[in-house]
Amino acid sequence: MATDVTAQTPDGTVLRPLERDEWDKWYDTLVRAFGGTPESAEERALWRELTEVDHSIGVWDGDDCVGTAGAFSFRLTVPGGALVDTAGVTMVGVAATHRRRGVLTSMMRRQLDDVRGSGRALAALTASEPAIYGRFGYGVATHGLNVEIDTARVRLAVPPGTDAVRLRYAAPADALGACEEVYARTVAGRPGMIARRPGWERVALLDAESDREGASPLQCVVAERDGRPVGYARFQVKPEWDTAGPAGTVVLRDTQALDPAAHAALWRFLLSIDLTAKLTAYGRPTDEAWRHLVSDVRRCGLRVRDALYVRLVDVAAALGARTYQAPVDVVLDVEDAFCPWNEGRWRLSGDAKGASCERTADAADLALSARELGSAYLGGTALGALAAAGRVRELRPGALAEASTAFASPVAPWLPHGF
Ligand SMILES: CC(=O)SCCNC(=O)CCNC(=O)[C@H](O)C(C)(C)COP(=O)(O)OP(=O)(O)OC[C@H]1O[C@@H](n2cnc3c(N)ncnc32)[C@H](O)[C@@H]1OP(=O)(O)O
Repeated sequence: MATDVTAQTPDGTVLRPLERDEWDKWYDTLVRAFGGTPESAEERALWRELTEVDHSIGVWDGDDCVGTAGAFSFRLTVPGGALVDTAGVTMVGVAATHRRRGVLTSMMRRQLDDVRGSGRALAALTASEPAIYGRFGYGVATHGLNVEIDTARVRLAVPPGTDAVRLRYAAPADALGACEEVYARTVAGRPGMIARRPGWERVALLDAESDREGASPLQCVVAERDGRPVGYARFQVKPEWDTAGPAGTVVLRDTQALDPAAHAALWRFLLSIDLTAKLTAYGRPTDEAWRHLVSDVRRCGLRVRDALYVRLVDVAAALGARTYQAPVDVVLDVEDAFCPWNEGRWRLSGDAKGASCERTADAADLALSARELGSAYLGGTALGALAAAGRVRELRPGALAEASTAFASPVAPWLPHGF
Protein backbone atom coordinates (compact mmCIF):
# COMPACT_ATOMS: atom_id res chain seq x y z
CA MET A 1 0.00 0.00 0.00
CA ALA A 2 1.16 3.50 -0.72
CA THR A 3 2.02 5.35 2.46
CA ASP A 4 0.35 8.74 2.97
CA VAL A 5 3.68 10.47 3.35
CA THR A 6 4.37 13.07 0.71
CA ALA A 7 7.89 13.43 -0.58
CA GLN A 8 9.81 16.18 -2.27
CA THR A 9 11.38 14.94 -5.53
CA PRO A 10 14.80 16.23 -6.65
CA ASP A 11 13.25 18.92 -8.88
CA GLY A 12 10.96 20.36 -6.18
CA THR A 13 7.75 18.65 -7.25
CA VAL A 14 5.73 16.69 -4.70
CA LEU A 15 5.06 12.95 -4.83
CA ARG A 16 2.05 11.57 -2.99
CA PRO A 17 -0.54 8.78 -3.11
CA LEU A 18 -3.38 9.32 -5.57
CA GLU A 19 -6.80 10.39 -4.32
CA ARG A 20 -9.84 8.97 -6.13
CA ASP A 21 -11.14 12.47 -7.02
CA GLU A 22 -7.81 13.35 -8.68
CA TRP A 23 -8.10 10.46 -11.12
CA ASP A 24 -9.23 12.45 -14.18
CA LYS A 25 -6.41 14.96 -13.94
CA TRP A 26 -3.89 12.18 -13.21
CA TYR A 27 -5.12 10.05 -16.09
CA ASP A 28 -5.07 12.99 -18.53
CA THR A 29 -1.37 13.44 -17.69
CA LEU A 30 -0.79 9.79 -18.50
CA VAL A 31 -2.71 9.95 -21.78
CA ARG A 32 -0.74 13.04 -22.84
CA ALA A 33 2.57 11.34 -22.00
CA PHE A 34 1.56 8.68 -24.53
CA GLY A 35 0.84 11.25 -27.25
CA GLY A 36 -2.50 12.65 -26.16
CA THR A 37 -4.96 10.64 -28.28
CA PRO A 38 -7.91 9.89 -25.99
CA GLU A 39 -9.37 6.39 -25.96
CA SER A 40 -13.05 5.59 -26.12
CA ALA A 41 -15.34 6.58 -23.24
CA GLU A 42 -15.87 2.86 -22.57
CA GLU A 43 -12.13 2.21 -22.25
CA ARG A 44 -11.53 5.24 -20.05
CA ALA A 45 -14.37 4.16 -17.76
CA LEU A 46 -12.94 0.66 -17.49
CA TRP A 47 -9.43 1.88 -16.60
CA ARG A 48 -10.95 4.22 -14.02
CA GLU A 49 -12.73 1.27 -12.46
CA LEU A 50 -9.63 -0.96 -12.56
CA THR A 51 -7.20 1.65 -11.18
CA GLU A 52 -6.16 0.65 -7.67
CA VAL A 53 -5.93 4.06 -6.07
CA ASP A 54 -4.23 2.61 -2.97
CA HIS A 55 -1.37 1.48 -5.17
CA SER A 56 -1.15 4.60 -7.35
CA ILE A 57 1.02 7.67 -6.99
CA GLY A 58 1.08 11.09 -8.58
CA VAL A 59 3.74 13.77 -8.79
CA TRP A 60 2.48 17.34 -8.61
CA ASP A 61 3.93 20.71 -9.52
CA GLY A 62 1.50 22.99 -7.73
CA ASP A 63 -1.93 21.96 -9.05
CA ASP A 64 -0.47 20.33 -12.15
CA CYS A 65 -0.05 16.59 -12.26
CA VAL A 66 3.34 15.88 -13.89
CA GLY A 67 3.94 12.21 -13.02
CA THR A 68 1.80 9.07 -12.78
CA ALA A 69 2.41 5.47 -11.76
CA GLY A 70 0.08 2.67 -10.71
CA ALA A 71 0.14 -1.00 -9.85
CA PHE A 72 -2.46 -3.72 -10.32
CA SER A 73 -2.67 -6.56 -7.82
CA PHE A 74 -2.02 -9.66 -9.88
CA ARG A 75 -1.23 -13.26 -9.14
CA LEU A 76 1.45 -14.46 -11.53
CA THR A 77 2.15 -18.09 -12.37
CA VAL A 78 5.75 -19.10 -11.64
CA PRO A 79 7.56 -22.35 -12.60
CA GLY A 80 5.92 -25.19 -10.71
CA GLY A 81 2.47 -23.62 -11.00
CA ALA A 82 2.30 -21.49 -7.83
CA LEU A 83 0.50 -18.15 -8.11
CA VAL A 84 2.62 -15.37 -6.59
CA ASP A 85 1.21 -11.98 -5.52
CA THR A 86 2.72 -9.46 -7.92
CA ALA A 87 2.54 -5.71 -8.41
CA GLY A 88 1.62 -5.21 -12.06
CA VAL A 89 3.29 -1.84 -12.62
CA THR A 90 1.35 0.30 -15.05
CA MET A 91 0.23 3.77 -16.15
CA VAL A 92 3.71 5.27 -15.87
CA GLY A 93 4.07 8.70 -17.41
CA VAL A 94 5.96 11.95 -16.87
CA ALA A 95 4.93 15.27 -18.45
CA ALA A 96 7.34 16.19 -21.23
CA THR A 97 7.81 19.57 -19.51
CA HIS A 98 9.35 17.70 -16.53
CA ARG A 99 11.23 14.86 -18.25
CA ARG A 100 14.73 13.75 -17.30
CA ARG A 101 14.73 15.46 -13.92
CA GLY A 102 14.35 12.30 -11.87
CA VAL A 103 10.53 12.19 -11.58
CA LEU A 104 10.33 8.58 -12.82
CA THR A 105 13.19 7.57 -10.54
CA SER A 106 11.41 9.02 -7.51
CA MET A 107 8.19 7.19 -8.44
CA MET A 108 10.04 3.89 -8.90
CA ARG A 109 11.75 4.41 -5.54
CA ARG A 110 8.43 4.97 -3.74
CA GLN A 111 6.66 2.21 -5.61
CA LEU A 112 9.21 -0.51 -4.89
CA ASP A 113 9.28 0.51 -1.22
CA ASP A 114 5.47 0.21 -1.19
CA VAL A 115 5.53 -3.17 -2.94
CA ARG A 116 8.00 -4.45 -0.38
CA GLY A 117 5.96 -2.96 2.48
CA SER A 118 2.86 -4.76 1.23
CA GLY A 119 4.70 -8.08 1.33
CA ARG A 120 4.69 -8.74 -2.40
CA ALA A 121 7.82 -10.48 -3.65
CA LEU A 122 7.51 -9.53 -7.32
CA ALA A 123 6.85 -6.55 -9.52
CA ALA A 124 6.28 -6.89 -13.25
CA LEU A 125 5.55 -4.61 -16.18
CA THR A 126 5.51 -4.21 -19.93
CA ALA A 127 7.77 -1.41 -21.11
CA SER A 128 6.99 1.24 -23.71
CA GLU A 129 10.73 1.22 -24.42
CA PRO A 130 13.18 -1.51 -23.37
CA ALA A 131 15.84 0.97 -22.21
CA ILE A 132 13.80 2.41 -19.33
CA TYR A 133 13.49 -0.19 -16.56
CA GLY A 134 16.75 -2.17 -16.36
CA ARG A 135 18.23 0.50 -14.06
CA PHE A 136 15.45 -0.24 -11.57
CA GLY A 137 16.22 -3.98 -11.56
CA TYR A 138 13.65 -5.22 -14.08
CA GLY A 139 14.81 -7.94 -16.49
CA VAL A 140 13.06 -9.27 -19.62
CA ALA A 141 11.43 -12.47 -18.45
CA THR A 142 9.11 -13.40 -21.32
CA HIS A 143 9.04 -12.93 -25.05
CA GLY A 144 6.11 -12.85 -27.41
CA LEU A 145 5.89 -13.89 -31.02
CA ASN A 146 4.39 -11.53 -33.60
CA VAL A 147 3.18 -13.45 -36.64
CA GLU A 148 2.00 -12.67 -40.14
CA ILE A 149 0.92 -15.91 -41.77
CA ASP A 150 0.40 -16.24 -45.51
CA THR A 151 -2.73 -18.33 -45.12
CA ALA A 152 -3.12 -18.80 -48.88
CA ARG A 153 0.09 -20.88 -48.86
CA VAL A 154 0.32 -22.36 -45.36
CA ARG A 155 -1.59 -25.53 -44.51
CA LEU A 156 -2.12 -27.14 -41.11
CA ALA A 157 -1.65 -30.88 -40.44
CA VAL A 158 -4.05 -31.60 -37.60
CA PRO A 159 -3.81 -34.37 -34.98
CA PRO A 160 -6.41 -37.15 -34.50
CA GLY A 161 -9.55 -35.96 -32.75
CA THR A 162 -9.60 -32.52 -34.33
CA ASP A 163 -12.80 -33.22 -36.25
CA ALA A 164 -14.58 -34.12 -32.99
CA VAL A 165 -14.23 -30.53 -31.80
CA ARG A 166 -17.30 -28.43 -32.59
CA LEU A 167 -16.83 -24.76 -33.34
CA ARG A 168 -19.62 -22.24 -32.98
CA TYR A 169 -19.82 -18.48 -33.37
CA ALA A 170 -21.02 -16.58 -30.31
CA ALA A 171 -21.33 -12.90 -29.47
CA PRO A 172 -18.13 -12.11 -27.51
CA ALA A 173 -20.10 -10.81 -24.51
CA ASP A 174 -22.37 -13.87 -24.48
CA ALA A 175 -19.38 -16.23 -24.62
CA LEU A 176 -17.42 -14.43 -21.91
CA GLY A 177 -18.21 -17.00 -19.23
CA ALA A 178 -17.12 -19.92 -21.42
CA CYS A 179 -13.93 -18.10 -22.49
CA GLU A 180 -13.03 -17.20 -18.90
CA GLU A 181 -13.59 -20.80 -17.82
CA VAL A 182 -11.07 -21.94 -20.43
CA TYR A 183 -8.64 -19.14 -19.60
CA ALA A 184 -8.75 -19.91 -15.87
CA ARG A 185 -7.88 -23.55 -16.57
CA THR A 186 -4.76 -22.56 -18.54
CA VAL A 187 -3.30 -20.17 -15.94
CA ALA A 188 -1.38 -22.65 -13.76
CA GLY A 189 0.16 -24.43 -16.75
CA ARG A 190 2.38 -21.65 -18.04
CA PRO A 191 4.71 -19.31 -16.10
CA GLY A 192 3.97 -15.67 -16.81
CA MET A 193 0.21 -16.13 -16.98
CA ILE A 194 -1.98 -13.90 -14.87
CA ALA A 195 -4.95 -15.00 -12.76
CA ARG A 196 -7.47 -12.32 -13.61
CA ARG A 197 -9.29 -10.40 -10.91
CA PRO A 198 -12.95 -9.57 -11.48
CA GLY A 199 -13.35 -6.84 -14.08
CA TRP A 200 -10.25 -7.78 -16.04
CA GLU A 201 -12.16 -10.12 -18.36
CA ARG A 202 -13.81 -7.00 -19.83
CA VAL A 203 -10.46 -5.72 -21.13
CA ALA A 204 -10.57 -8.51 -23.70
CA LEU A 205 -13.90 -7.20 -25.00
CA LEU A 206 -12.79 -3.59 -25.59
CA ASP A 207 -13.71 -2.94 -29.19
CA ALA A 208 -13.91 0.77 -29.99
CA GLU A 209 -14.70 1.52 -33.62
CA SER A 210 -11.89 4.11 -33.65
CA ASP A 211 -9.34 1.33 -32.95
CA ARG A 212 -10.53 -1.05 -35.67
CA GLU A 213 -8.70 0.48 -38.64
CA GLY A 214 -11.18 -0.95 -41.11
CA ALA A 215 -11.55 -4.34 -39.44
CA SER A 216 -14.84 -5.85 -38.28
CA PRO A 217 -16.15 -5.67 -34.73
CA LEU A 218 -14.75 -8.37 -32.46
CA GLN A 219 -15.87 -11.89 -33.36
CA CYS A 220 -15.70 -14.98 -31.18
CA VAL A 221 -15.66 -18.70 -31.87
CA VAL A 222 -15.98 -21.21 -29.03
CA ALA A 223 -14.58 -24.74 -29.35
CA GLU A 224 -16.62 -27.44 -27.61
CA ARG A 225 -16.41 -31.16 -27.00
CA ASP A 226 -19.36 -33.03 -25.54
CA GLY A 227 -21.02 -29.68 -24.93
CA ARG A 228 -18.15 -28.34 -22.76
CA PRO A 229 -15.93 -25.40 -23.82
CA VAL A 230 -12.39 -26.53 -24.63
CA GLY A 231 -11.10 -23.39 -26.34
CA TYR A 232 -11.95 -20.08 -27.92
CA ALA A 233 -10.67 -17.52 -30.38
CA ARG A 234 -11.45 -13.80 -30.46
CA PHE A 235 -10.56 -12.02 -33.67
CA GLN A 236 -11.51 -9.47 -36.27
CA VAL A 237 -11.64 -9.75 -40.04
CA LYS A 238 -10.37 -6.93 -42.21
CA PRO A 239 -11.74 -7.26 -45.76
CA GLU A 240 -9.32 -6.33 -48.54
CA TRP A 241 -9.28 -6.95 -52.26
CA ASP A 242 -6.43 -6.81 -54.73
CA THR A 243 -6.28 -7.37 -58.49
CA ALA A 244 -6.19 -11.14 -57.98
CA GLY A 245 -9.27 -11.16 -55.76
CA PRO A 246 -9.99 -11.42 -52.03
CA ALA A 247 -7.02 -10.73 -49.75
CA GLY A 248 -8.54 -10.09 -46.33
CA THR A 249 -6.74 -10.34 -42.99
CA VAL A 250 -7.73 -12.23 -39.85
CA VAL A 251 -6.55 -10.14 -36.89
CA LEU A 252 -6.24 -12.61 -34.02
CA ARG A 253 -6.73 -10.93 -30.66
CA ASP A 254 -6.74 -13.87 -28.27
CA THR A 255 -7.01 -17.64 -28.28
CA GLN A 256 -6.67 -20.41 -25.72
CA ALA A 257 -7.23 -24.15 -25.95
CA LEU A 258 -7.20 -26.93 -23.39
CA ASP A 259 -5.83 -29.76 -25.56
CA PRO A 260 -4.07 -30.39 -28.88
CA ALA A 261 -7.26 -31.17 -30.83
CA ALA A 262 -9.03 -28.00 -29.67
CA HIS A 263 -5.91 -25.97 -30.49
CA ALA A 264 -5.66 -27.49 -33.98
CA ALA A 265 -9.38 -27.04 -34.68
CA LEU A 266 -9.21 -23.34 -33.79
CA TRP A 267 -6.06 -22.65 -35.79
CA ARG A 268 -7.37 -24.61 -38.80
CA PHE A 269 -10.47 -22.44 -38.66
CA LEU A 270 -8.50 -19.19 -38.30
CA LEU A 271 -6.23 -20.06 -41.22
CA SER A 272 -9.05 -20.92 -43.61
CA ILE A 273 -11.73 -18.23 -43.30
CA ASP A 274 -13.04 -17.50 -46.79
CA LEU A 275 -11.93 -14.29 -48.50
CA THR A 276 -8.86 -13.96 -46.23
CA ALA A 277 -5.23 -14.53 -47.22
CA LYS A 278 -3.36 -13.47 -44.09
CA LEU A 279 -3.49 -13.88 -40.32
CA THR A 280 -1.75 -11.46 -37.99
CA ALA A 281 -1.26 -11.98 -34.27
CA TYR A 282 0.72 -10.18 -31.65
CA GLY A 283 2.58 -11.54 -28.65
CA ARG A 284 1.80 -15.25 -29.02
CA PRO A 285 3.76 -17.83 -26.95
CA THR A 286 7.14 -18.55 -28.53
CA ASP A 287 6.52 -22.32 -28.32
CA GLU A 288 2.86 -22.38 -29.39
CA ALA A 289 1.83 -25.72 -30.90
CA TRP A 290 0.61 -24.48 -34.30
CA ARG A 291 4.24 -23.79 -35.26
CA HIS A 292 4.71 -27.56 -35.36
CA LEU A 293 1.59 -28.13 -37.49
CA VAL A 294 2.16 -25.64 -40.32
CA SER A 295 3.39 -26.76 -43.74
CA ASP A 296 5.72 -23.77 -44.21
CA VAL A 297 6.94 -21.99 -41.09
CA ARG A 298 8.99 -19.57 -43.20
CA ARG A 299 5.75 -18.06 -44.53
CA CYS A 300 4.54 -17.34 -41.01
CA GLY A 301 6.51 -14.10 -40.63
CA LEU A 302 7.77 -14.80 -37.11
CA ARG A 303 9.24 -11.92 -35.09
CA VAL A 304 10.21 -12.18 -31.43
CA ARG A 305 9.68 -9.26 -29.05
CA ASP A 306 10.38 -8.61 -25.38
CA ALA A 307 7.18 -8.81 -23.33
CA LEU A 308 7.04 -9.07 -19.51
CA TYR A 309 9.76 -7.51 -17.37
CA VAL A 310 10.12 -8.99 -13.89
CA ARG A 311 11.67 -7.46 -10.76
CA LEU A 312 12.45 -9.58 -7.70
CA VAL A 313 11.45 -7.24 -4.87
CA ASP A 314 12.15 -9.88 -2.22
CA VAL A 315 14.83 -12.20 -3.60
CA ALA A 316 14.44 -14.89 -0.92
CA ALA A 317 10.63 -15.06 -1.09
CA ALA A 318 10.57 -14.98 -4.89
CA LEU A 319 13.22 -17.66 -5.41
CA GLY A 320 11.59 -19.80 -2.73
CA ALA A 321 8.15 -19.56 -4.35
CA ARG A 322 9.01 -21.41 -7.55
CA THR A 323 10.26 -24.93 -8.19
CA TYR A 324 13.36 -26.01 -10.11
CA GLN A 325 13.31 -28.60 -12.84
CA ALA A 326 16.56 -30.20 -11.59
CA PRO A 327 18.07 -30.25 -8.09
CA VAL A 328 20.02 -27.10 -7.35
CA ASP A 329 22.14 -25.95 -4.41
CA VAL A 330 24.02 -22.74 -5.15
CA VAL A 331 25.10 -19.57 -3.38
CA LEU A 332 24.15 -16.46 -5.33
CA ASP A 333 25.98 -13.19 -4.74
CA VAL A 334 23.31 -10.63 -5.64
CA GLU A 335 24.03 -7.02 -6.52
CA ASP A 336 21.02 -4.71 -6.16
CA ALA A 337 21.81 -1.02 -5.81
CA PHE A 338 18.16 0.10 -6.16
CA CYS A 339 16.77 -2.38 -3.57
CA PRO A 340 19.77 -2.85 -1.28
CA TRP A 341 17.88 -5.17 1.09
CA ASN A 342 18.43 -7.87 -1.57
CA GLU A 343 22.19 -7.42 -1.71
CA GLY A 344 24.57 -10.11 -0.56
CA ARG A 345 24.84 -13.89 -0.57
CA TRP A 346 21.84 -16.20 -0.70
CA ARG A 347 21.83 -20.00 -0.64
CA LEU A 348 19.19 -21.38 -3.00
CA SER A 349 18.34 -25.07 -2.54
CA GLY A 350 15.53 -26.61 -4.48
CA ASP A 351 14.16 -29.20 -6.85
CA ALA A 352 10.91 -30.01 -8.65
CA LYS A 353 8.98 -30.19 -5.36
CA GLY A 354 9.98 -26.87 -3.76
CA ALA A 355 12.80 -24.58 -2.70
CA SER A 356 14.24 -22.45 0.06
CA CYS A 357 16.43 -19.38 -0.18
CA GLU A 358 18.26 -18.01 2.85
CA ARG A 359 21.06 -15.64 3.71
CA THR A 360 24.46 -17.26 4.02
CA ALA A 361 28.06 -16.40 4.79
CA ASP A 362 29.29 -19.22 2.52
CA ALA A 363 31.41 -18.50 -0.53
CA ALA A 364 29.44 -17.50 -3.64
CA ASP A 365 29.03 -19.81 -6.65
CA LEU A 366 27.49 -17.27 -9.05
CA ALA A 367 27.52 -13.47 -9.07
CA LEU A 368 24.73 -11.54 -10.76
CA SER A 369 22.43 -8.58 -10.31
CA ALA A 370 18.71 -8.46 -9.55
CA ARG A 371 18.07 -7.67 -13.19
CA GLU A 372 19.52 -11.01 -14.33
CA LEU A 373 17.48 -12.81 -11.69
CA GLY A 374 14.38 -11.09 -13.10
CA SER A 375 15.24 -12.27 -16.62
CA ALA A 376 15.89 -15.86 -15.53
CA TYR A 377 13.10 -16.11 -12.93
CA LEU A 378 10.29 -17.51 -15.10
CA GLY A 379 12.60 -19.89 -16.94
CA GLY A 380 12.55 -18.14 -20.30
CA THR A 381 16.08 -16.76 -20.35
CA ALA A 382 18.96 -19.12 -19.56
CA LEU A 383 21.46 -18.05 -16.92
CA GLY A 384 24.03 -19.58 -19.28
CA ALA A 385 23.05 -17.13 -22.01
CA LEU A 386 23.36 -14.22 -19.58
CA ALA A 387 26.78 -15.54 -18.54
CA ALA A 388 27.82 -15.62 -22.20
CA ALA A 389 26.94 -11.93 -22.29
CA GLY A 390 29.11 -11.32 -19.24
CA ARG A 391 26.10 -10.53 -17.06
CA VAL A 392 26.42 -13.61 -14.79
CA ARG A 393 29.81 -14.67 -13.39
CA GLU A 394 30.56 -18.27 -12.47
CA LEU A 395 32.71 -18.44 -9.33
CA ARG A 396 32.56 -22.22 -8.79
CA PRO A 397 33.11 -24.44 -11.85
CA GLY A 398 29.90 -26.34 -12.61
CA ALA A 399 27.60 -23.96 -10.76
CA LEU A 400 26.45 -22.19 -13.92
CA ALA A 401 25.33 -25.39 -15.69
CA GLU A 402 23.63 -26.60 -12.52
CA ALA A 403 21.70 -23.37 -11.95
CA SER A 404 20.96 -22.76 -15.62
CA THR A 405 19.42 -26.23 -16.00
CA ALA A 406 17.45 -25.88 -12.77
CA PHE A 407 15.99 -22.45 -13.58
CA ALA A 408 14.70 -23.48 -17.04
CA SER A 409 11.00 -24.08 -17.72
CA PRO A 410 9.66 -26.93 -19.88
CA VAL A 411 7.01 -24.50 -21.18
CA ALA A 412 8.02 -21.09 -22.51
CA PRO A 413 6.84 -18.38 -20.10
CA TRP A 414 4.26 -16.11 -21.67
CA LEU A 415 2.34 -12.96 -20.84
CA PRO A 416 -1.25 -13.52 -21.97
CA HIS A 417 -2.26 -9.86 -22.22
CA GLY A 418 -0.94 -6.36 -21.65
CA PHE A 419 -1.88 -4.22 -18.67
C1 LIG B 1 5.02 0.30 -17.18
C2 LIG B 1 4.70 1.46 -18.08
O1 LIG B 1 3.72 2.10 -17.87
S1 LIG B 1 5.74 1.80 -19.38
C3 LIG B 1 5.34 3.43 -19.91
C4 LIG B 1 6.42 4.46 -19.67
N1 LIG B 1 5.89 5.74 -20.14
C5 LIG B 1 6.17 6.28 -21.36
O2 LIG B 1 6.89 5.72 -22.16
C6 LIG B 1 5.46 7.59 -21.66
C7 LIG B 1 6.43 8.62 -22.29
N2 LIG B 1 7.65 8.79 -21.50
C8 LIG B 1 7.64 9.30 -20.24
O3 LIG B 1 6.59 9.55 -19.66
C9 LIG B 1 8.97 9.54 -19.55
O4 LIG B 1 9.92 9.89 -20.52
C10 LIG B 1 9.51 8.32 -18.76
C11 LIG B 1 8.46 7.89 -17.75
C12 LIG B 1 9.80 7.15 -19.68
C13 LIG B 1 10.81 8.73 -18.07
O5 LIG B 1 10.53 9.70 -17.07
P1 LIG B 1 11.67 10.72 -16.55
O6 LIG B 1 11.10 11.41 -15.36
O7 LIG B 1 12.14 11.54 -17.68
O8 LIG B 1 12.80 9.73 -16.10
P2 LIG B 1 14.03 10.06 -15.10
O9 LIG B 1 14.40 11.50 -15.24
O10 LIG B 1 13.73 9.57 -13.73
O11 LIG B 1 15.16 9.16 -15.76
C14 LIG B 1 15.92 8.23 -15.05
C15 LIG B 1 16.97 7.66 -15.96
O12 LIG B 1 16.32 6.90 -16.99
C16 LIG B 1 16.74 7.38 -18.27
N3 LIG B 1 15.57 7.32 -19.15
C17 LIG B 1 14.35 7.80 -18.91
N4 LIG B 1 13.53 7.54 -19.94
C18 LIG B 1 14.26 6.89 -20.84
C19 LIG B 1 13.97 6.38 -22.14
N5 LIG B 1 12.74 6.49 -22.67
N6 LIG B 1 14.96 5.75 -22.80
C20 LIG B 1 16.20 5.65 -22.25
N7 LIG B 1 16.53 6.12 -21.04
C21 LIG B 1 15.56 6.74 -20.35
C22 LIG B 1 17.16 8.80 -18.04
O13 LIG B 1 18.04 9.26 -19.02
C23 LIG B 1 17.81 8.71 -16.69
O14 LIG B 1 19.10 8.17 -16.84
P3 LIG B 1 20.33 8.62 -15.90
O15 LIG B 1 19.91 8.23 -14.51
O16 LIG B 1 21.47 7.83 -16.44
O17 LIG B 1 20.43 10.09 -16.08
